[in-house]
Amino acid sequence: HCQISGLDVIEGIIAVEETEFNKKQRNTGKWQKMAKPHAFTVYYVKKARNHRWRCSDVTFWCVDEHLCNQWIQALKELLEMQKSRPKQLLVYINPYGGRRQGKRIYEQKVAPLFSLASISTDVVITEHANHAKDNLFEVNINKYDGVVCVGGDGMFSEVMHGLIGRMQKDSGIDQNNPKAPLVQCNIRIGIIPAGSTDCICYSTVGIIDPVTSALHIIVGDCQPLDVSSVHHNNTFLKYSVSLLGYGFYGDILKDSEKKRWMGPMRYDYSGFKTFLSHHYYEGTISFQPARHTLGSPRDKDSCRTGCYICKKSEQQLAEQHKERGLKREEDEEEWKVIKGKFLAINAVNMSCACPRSPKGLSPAAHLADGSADLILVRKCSRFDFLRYLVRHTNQDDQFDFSFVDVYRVKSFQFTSKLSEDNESNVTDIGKKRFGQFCRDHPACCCNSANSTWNCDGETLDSSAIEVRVHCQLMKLFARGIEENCKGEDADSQSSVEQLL
Ligand SMILES: Nc1ncnc2c1ncn2[C@@H]1O[C@H](COP(=O)(O)OP(=O)(O)OP(=O)(O)O)[C@@H](O)[C@H]1O
Ligand SMILES: CCCCCCCCCCCCC/C=C/[C@@H](O)[C@H](CO)NC(C)=O
Ligand SMILES: [Ca+2]
Repeated sequence: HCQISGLDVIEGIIAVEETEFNKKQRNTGKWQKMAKPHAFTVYYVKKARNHRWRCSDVTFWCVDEHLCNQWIQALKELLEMQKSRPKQLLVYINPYGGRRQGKRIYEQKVAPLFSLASISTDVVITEHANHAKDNLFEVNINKYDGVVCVGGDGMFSEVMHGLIGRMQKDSGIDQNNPKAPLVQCNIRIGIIPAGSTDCICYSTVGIIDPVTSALHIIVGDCQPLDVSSVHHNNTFLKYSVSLLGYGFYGDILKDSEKKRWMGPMRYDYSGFKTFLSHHYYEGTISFQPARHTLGSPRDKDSCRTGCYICKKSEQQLAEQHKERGLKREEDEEEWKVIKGKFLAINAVNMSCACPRSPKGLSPAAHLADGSADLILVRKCSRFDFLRYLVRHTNQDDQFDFSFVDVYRVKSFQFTSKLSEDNESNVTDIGKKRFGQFCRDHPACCCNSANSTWNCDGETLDSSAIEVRVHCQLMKLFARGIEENCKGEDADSQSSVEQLL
């Protein structure tokens, strides 16, 4: 009993049930000798290769009915004491995300596990874009221990906007104020991956697998996440947790939106087209370096479960909350200004690892350190840009190029040259009328039109933006990527298996 009451063992248990066994079972093995055997089954998390989790079970038999019931009772009580586990979830399914398998994935792989773990659910199958977001402003949110989204990064973004927006509305915070201290959202979001990129799931769990994600929800994992707010002229545009990309990733997204019918393949098609077009964009980027964090984007170590850099930021955040009312430090801190011609500007709040790019766009970025990595890819040859892109997919250092710079920042602003010119010389009719073309050299790939910002897979309407990272603004049912104890490919035993 002493060992079973150990917290780590209980953490891995999904459910405990009395076992009804049939004649066939009774006639097998040593249990045949038992006059009237009694049994209970423990369902537990089995850790498999590459961060995959599976539900496994083990059945315990004994002749004493009273003893058997005592075990069931004791284990159920211990499970009941796990307060971080959700009991009531609100589930949104996007039936059109990714390969359009969201509904099937949920019904066949996830719902049976939730039911085994005695989790009640209210399920909404979305009928249009923004259905989930709008609904989150209306529901009795206090009834739920968490919200689950079945879909891709876009669906997650919708649910996140609904929850964060609802929190700010309920607390009287004006989201249009870029300097407003936002209220943290304590209702966790679970992601059941059924999209095209599923970068947020991959970067926080380590694998795109609906069963693994469902099990992280069941055991009540909690991973805080940084969120960036994006504003234009004191107007709130969007929140971002993964990629804010201008130039290359913005152009891919814009082109791929017209090809949604292609499913996840649309990104490869538009990626190839955008690579060939090789457009660069002129503009000014100003940023405040993140001096509060311990890490740097060139670190060799990545953010993993229990990351000490994220923990340090959590402590700093708690101290800041205590000192609320004092003038914010960041207003006085220095801004660095860089003008240039960029093929891509990528600001990432997390590594942005996904199956296409297993280490991500910034392998050392942290999930919850209160900073984003700002990657500036300056104008270079097509061949050099290809070398850079190939490094998204292999182990080589993506930042080891003369035309790539990376900074860890807590806020930044961008204005395109085109909008600067238009603002400074609004009466120059010729410039405005012909602004869409490069008049100097039509074949040089420079583009005097603006690119589009890709904000977690959604386009933004404005090219001039103001971005601020909000440390740990929300939480996921996840634990970050676990370090493999026996090397990348080896199975690691769960606490329940070690006990067995
Ligand atoms: N019923 C619906 N009909 C049309 N669009 C929807 C519906 N439900 C949600 N959406 C929208 O679909 C968009 C894309 O969905 P989702 O993120 O699930 O898939 P994806 O774009 O294929 O994957 P990824 O974002 O990972 O690239 C979301 O922005 C969401 O707002
Ligand atoms: C010649 C080889 C080039 C290969 C380059 C592949 C790199 C792919 C990296 C994708 C990173 C995606 C970052 C995540 C972005 C998501 O927010 C968004 C929405 O799902 N997805 C995309 C593709 O914009
Ligand atoms: Ca971060």
